[in-house]
Amino acid sequence: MIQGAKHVVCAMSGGVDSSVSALLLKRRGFQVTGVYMKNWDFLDERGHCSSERDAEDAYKVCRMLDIPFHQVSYVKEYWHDVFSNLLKEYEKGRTPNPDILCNKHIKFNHFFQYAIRTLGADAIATGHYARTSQDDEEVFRQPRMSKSQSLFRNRFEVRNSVRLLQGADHIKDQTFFLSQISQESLKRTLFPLGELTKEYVKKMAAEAGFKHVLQKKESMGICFIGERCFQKFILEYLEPQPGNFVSIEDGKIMGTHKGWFTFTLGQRARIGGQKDAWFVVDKDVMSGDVFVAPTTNHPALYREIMRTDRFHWIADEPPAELIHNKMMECNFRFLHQMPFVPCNVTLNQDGSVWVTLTKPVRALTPGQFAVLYKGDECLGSGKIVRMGPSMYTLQHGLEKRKVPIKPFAQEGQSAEPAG
Ligand SMILES: Nc1ncnc2c1ncn2[C@@H]1O[C@H](COP(=O)(O)OP(=O)(O)OP(=O)(O)O)[C@@H](O)[C@H]1O
Repeated sequence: MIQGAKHVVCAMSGGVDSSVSALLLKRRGFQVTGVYMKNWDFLDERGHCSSERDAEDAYKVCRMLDIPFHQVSYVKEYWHDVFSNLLKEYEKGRTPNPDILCNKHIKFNHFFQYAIRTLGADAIATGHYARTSQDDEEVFRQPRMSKSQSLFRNRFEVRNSVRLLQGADHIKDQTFFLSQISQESLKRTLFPLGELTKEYVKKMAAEAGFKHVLQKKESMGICFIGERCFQKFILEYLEPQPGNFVSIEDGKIMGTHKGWFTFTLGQRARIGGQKDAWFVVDKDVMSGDVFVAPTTNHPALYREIMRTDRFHWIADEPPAELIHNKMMECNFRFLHQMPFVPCNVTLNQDGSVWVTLTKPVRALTPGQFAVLYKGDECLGSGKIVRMGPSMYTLQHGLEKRKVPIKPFAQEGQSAEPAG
């Protein structure tokens, strides 16, 4: 360790990305500590506790790098801040995104506080593919300031916020999942992989002899579900709420289901006795009805307007352009890696926003996050809580008034969680 070197605590999952992050930090001359977080106390689909193996893999890398290793448990915090929230959202008929909430509450809050306060770190690091607007040295010069409490900053306050930028490898970019993290934590975060491609990172891992992490499968989907069937998993936590599948076109009952929360919009619904594929287009939590349509690109799945809850701006406050003009053009996505869709955003008094897309998108889903970008900057996100009418509803209304309708582009995506 170099005398007087800055202390960086690296979140290490036992995977390739965080292992190479720790390696790079060490090479840059930082005093590095590796920390493994246990967030979920459960056996996987094969009855193994995968977190034990991951912790061991992280420990092995720390030993190879000759850096201290700690393990912390956030099982309780994850349950309260992420999982119980997720169950409530499903009960409301929404499809939540636990990965975004895990970053917000666990990694960039509990872990961040532990690293800075308990381990006395100067900064934290993760293996996310993302960048910020400050270089390494600036991270350590950041003054400690508390978050401003009001919606808009006092005009005499110095504006010096750090921006969250997409990773140079746009295919791997993970800013979508970081769109709810606090400015306070971002100011003290290093993303050592921000400028690198996944291929290059794997090559570095091989050169460093991290064979045991390279052999692992990439984590897919929601960490605590693993490869289990989502419907079976969620029914272990929520009481079944039987209801009907109802055709959106003629109101005909097509079959029954065990609960609206086992489906997400855009998903193919397996309806007993039906040979053809049907797709979930809407839900009514009051009646328990799940509305279905006979084609994957049915207009009932396409919408272009949504409202969020109070929007989380990474910079702590809305962009000046939005405050001054009351409207701002930028890019939108609600799924990781979906192509950007240009949009117009307006700000409401309560801090929520309306997002109007320049073209309708398939399977916009309440509970998912509307993430906004300007160039390669991730501005932040807000949870989708209301949606405008579907193209199907609009077509019906316009047909009744005999007004010609615009055609719309068709794409095939749906929110991940209830896959
Ligand atoms: N259980 C964990 N303990 C400590 N840090 C973690 C843990 N899970 C994730 N992280 C941190 O969050 C980063 C992103 O995790 P995520 O699982 O989304 O991506 P990943 O590409 O699979 O990363 P990795 O290859 O490091 O596992 C990791 O690189 C690591 O820094």
